[in-house]
Amino acid sequence: MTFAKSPTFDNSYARQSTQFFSPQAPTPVPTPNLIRANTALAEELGIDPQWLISPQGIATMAGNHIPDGAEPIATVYAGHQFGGWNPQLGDGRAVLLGELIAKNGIRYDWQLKGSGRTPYSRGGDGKSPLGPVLREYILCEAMAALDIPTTRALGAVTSGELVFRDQALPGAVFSRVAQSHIRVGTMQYFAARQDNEALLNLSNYLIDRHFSTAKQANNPIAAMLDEIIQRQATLIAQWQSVGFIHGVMNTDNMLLCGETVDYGPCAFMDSYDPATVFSSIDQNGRYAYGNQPAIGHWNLAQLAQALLPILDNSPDASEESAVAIAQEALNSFPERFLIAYQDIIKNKLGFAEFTEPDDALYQDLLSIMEQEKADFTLCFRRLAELSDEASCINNSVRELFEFSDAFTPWLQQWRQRLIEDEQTPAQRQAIMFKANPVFIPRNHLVQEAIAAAEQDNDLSFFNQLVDVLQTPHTFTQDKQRYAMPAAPSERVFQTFCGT
Ligand SMILES: Nc1ncnc2c1ncn2[C@@H]1O[C@H](COP(=O)(O)OP(=O)(O)OP(=O)(O)O)[C@@H](O)[C@H]1O
Ligand SMILES: [Mg+2]
Repeated sequence: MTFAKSPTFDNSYARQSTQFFSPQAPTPVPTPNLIRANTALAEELGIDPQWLISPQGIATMAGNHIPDGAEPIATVYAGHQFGGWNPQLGDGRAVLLGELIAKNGIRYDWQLKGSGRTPYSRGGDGKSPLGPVLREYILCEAMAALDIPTTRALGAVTSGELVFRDQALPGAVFSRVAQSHIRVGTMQYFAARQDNEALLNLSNYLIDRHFSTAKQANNPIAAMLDEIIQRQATLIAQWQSVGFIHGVMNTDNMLLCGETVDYGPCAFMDSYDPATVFSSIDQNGRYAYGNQPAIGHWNLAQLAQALLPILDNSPDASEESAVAIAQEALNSFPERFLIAYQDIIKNKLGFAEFTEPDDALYQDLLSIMEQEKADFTLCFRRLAELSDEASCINNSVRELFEFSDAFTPWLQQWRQRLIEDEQTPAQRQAIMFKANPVFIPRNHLVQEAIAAAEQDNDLSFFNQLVDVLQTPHTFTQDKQRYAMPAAPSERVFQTFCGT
């Protein structure tokens, strides 16, 4: 008989200066029960999937067992929240259990979220209700399937205890995996304390862990800033391209490794409207869909500001020279975003190249979509079908979405543009399908999964939804329900951050 083997940890962050974190064990919970385990991800991480679903694996995900080699810590950070500065934050309801080296050689954090109070909990209880845990699981795995850099779900468990918000809710603990959880706000924390040594140590740690190319540069920290800007520009372009609205782009929710994190009040846009906001706490629309690139830029400016004291490593460095380096890097963001975005848009529209007049064509499409309140996802998907209609006759979304007459002149222009394009219809459609997913985690489906779990203890819809979202580009008629926009009675207008 072979026994499932517990994972091997190697905790590089816990070996850094104790200024970066507080040792903190998770708080055990009464009766953990497995919600779902991501055995495919476990394999990639070198975790024995049998161990993950064993009583010991489940107890680990609940915070009731600390495997050998794990060194749980809560990390410190600060951040701008809705533009306002908060000098003291940190993992208030999470602990970093430890780090694993995956089969691809990359180091990953395994964090428990909702695992009890820490020194950074402020007034909070350190817990998470079941709903937000399910939401984070669904959303981050959907993003991974869309090939968008993201933190991942390794698993989730119910805790067997109630969490008190405006009502008593079942509690849960989420096992999150990230290339690291170091945030813009982590750097800001040390900058605000004028601790240049900590800033330097943290930067060197980041360069070693995530930015091997920057390490070779003459000025590795400036090169790191540049690479962070590039990753965020690409990431936000990807968000925009699928209608993802993060909802709480505070600087403490922006990871320096470039993965999407904190799926609190996030949502995917249904009908196209750049002013779309879902988050109940985003009263002024600061984090609306259309504002995300500008907010990303603003957050990166806060990062550059934090790095100023260590940004110029030349012998004649001065405040002015550091500002000049920061400014140059920051000024590149809009252009980098645009390049990344147009690179995706050309695929969404089916063009081999994005040429200058394509921008006006694309803007026209968005205007008609806005005016027609067209479903963002299905509109692009149907366009992909039209690029080679005969090929998808049996598995078409046309019963769910068809272009109204208002689109006719635009479609003519688009077809005209395709004549100049050298791709074959089959090539083009394959690329368009990949850029225009049919299944996104629609809000009403996410809510339905949460309601069934909360009210009837029924996880079947949650599990089906997670499964369907793993292949977001392949439509079959039997999955229609998952592709459909909400009926008027099902529409979700607000999401809550679920703290
Ligand atoms: N119930 C809670 N108890 C204690 N601290 C909390 C609680 N909810 C949120 N916090 C803390 O408040 C801050 C802002 O919360 P936010 O919703 O951005 O993060 P989060 O969803 O808890 O965590 P993450 O960003 O790691 O996904 C974080 O520092 C978080 O740890
Ligand atoms: Mg957060």
